[in-house]
Amino acid sequence: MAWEKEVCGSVGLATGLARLDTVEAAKRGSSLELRWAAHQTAGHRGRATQHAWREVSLPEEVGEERSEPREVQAKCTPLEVAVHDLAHCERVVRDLTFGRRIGFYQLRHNIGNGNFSQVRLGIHDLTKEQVAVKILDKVHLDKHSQRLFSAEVSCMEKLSHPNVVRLYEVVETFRRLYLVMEYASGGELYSSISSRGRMSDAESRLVFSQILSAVRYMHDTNIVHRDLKAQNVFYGAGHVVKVGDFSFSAEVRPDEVLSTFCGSLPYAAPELFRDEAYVGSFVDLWALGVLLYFMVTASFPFSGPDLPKLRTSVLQGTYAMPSYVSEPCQRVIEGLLTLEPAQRSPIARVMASGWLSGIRYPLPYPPAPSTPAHLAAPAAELCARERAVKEALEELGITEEHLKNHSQLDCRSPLTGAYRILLHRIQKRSAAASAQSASIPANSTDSTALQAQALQTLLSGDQVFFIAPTRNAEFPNT
Ligand SMILES: Nc1ncnc2c1ncn2[C@@H]1O[C@H](COP(=O)(O)OP(=O)(O)OP(=O)(O)O)[C@@H](O)[C@H]1O
Repeated sequence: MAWEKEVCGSVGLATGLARLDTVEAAKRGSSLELRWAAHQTAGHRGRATQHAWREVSLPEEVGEERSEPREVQAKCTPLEVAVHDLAHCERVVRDLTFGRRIGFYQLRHNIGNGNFSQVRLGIHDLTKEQVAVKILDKVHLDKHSQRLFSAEVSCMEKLSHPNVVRLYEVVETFRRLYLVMEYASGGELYSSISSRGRMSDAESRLVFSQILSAVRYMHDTNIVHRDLKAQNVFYGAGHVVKVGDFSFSAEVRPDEVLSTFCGSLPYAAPELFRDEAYVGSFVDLWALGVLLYFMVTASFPFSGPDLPKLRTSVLQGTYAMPSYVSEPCQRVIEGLLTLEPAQRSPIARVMASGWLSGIRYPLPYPPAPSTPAHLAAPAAELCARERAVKEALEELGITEEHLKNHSQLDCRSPLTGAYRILLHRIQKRSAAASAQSASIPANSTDSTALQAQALQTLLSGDQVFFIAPTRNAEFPNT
């Protein structure tokens, strides 16, 4: 039965970890029988492992909740408890069976739906971190969508920035793919504008500067988003925003041309409507122009009752500009909504524009390996941040031995999931500490006050790190 296969995928993943801990994986004759095939076949690991868990006989009688005495449990690490529960705890086994859990993540309520996906709130067993879990049914994925999914994962993995949704782990079962990501709890920018109306000049400066910083970082990392829009910008804490949904993103060389039509019609650049090959970063610039226009007017610059009329409107490139939009902001929009792709204002120019003067831009987090493999080295060989992450992993029960013995430490490993969550926490904390000592610009615009407010929020956990505008004027490589 399909649900049996789902169970075996998820349980296999977690008990794969247990194997490393020399925990007896196959529990014959007890509550749950798992057949361990892949590990007897040399060279079959990772995804193959999950396929090897095909034979699952669900128990007639699943063990009692937490069969171990409390004092035994108390001595166990969070990892040992979680692994034990996956095989023995009635509630956990039921949750696996009925889709309320995947690997080390409890799945809670639905937080959104995409065309081919559902996004649910998840809780990570070991760290208790809240995460967003995007669930895709493989049945709906043709070859093209599979390629897009791979690109989404590989692009997200390369990005580590306070204004970009972070990818923690990928879990795969026979039927589904699960993308475990940072949870942005404040909802979409689109919903906020739809319900509250257009943003003030000050607030849009604060929000747009974070989006700019995120997109500049993506482009510097040779990644194009191709679906920038208000629905794909999420609020974290306070005024912090995160660019998410990398389902159309691609890794490109700087001037590489692309040909797949991607994105949403109101944000689509003229070259897309002309069906031409295009440069991804120029398409992103146009979308940023539409997005800023939407933020400050709560409407779209180009519209039409049907596709041909929208197309004509975009190809003409003319739009009405309400007089309440400040002139410096108007100039930024004009620079971005330029018909000729190569003539659009580069992000560096927008960041240095008069409209954004005084803004301190969030910095990407310092580069860090995307998997915990390097933490198997002795502590003396690690930097302070690496030691901190290693210690945090050890507190959860993930030891040097686990890291050494686990040959497949990619994004599909639960060890990598735990590592990325802890690394992200530590990055946020140290960025918060640095920002505490950084001064807020001394110019007295409204947005300075908003920045200060945002900064306060950030200091309580979700952090944005700003750079001085003087450095930004020359567009240094941050
Ligand atoms: N990291 C996240 N944190 C919080 N909510 C999220 C997160 N990612 C997605 N969501 C919510 O889930 C919804 C669905 O997201 P998803 O990326 O699957 O699809 P979509 O962008 O709406 O549609 P599409 O199928 O066109 O990509 C979003 O609109 C958003 O409300």
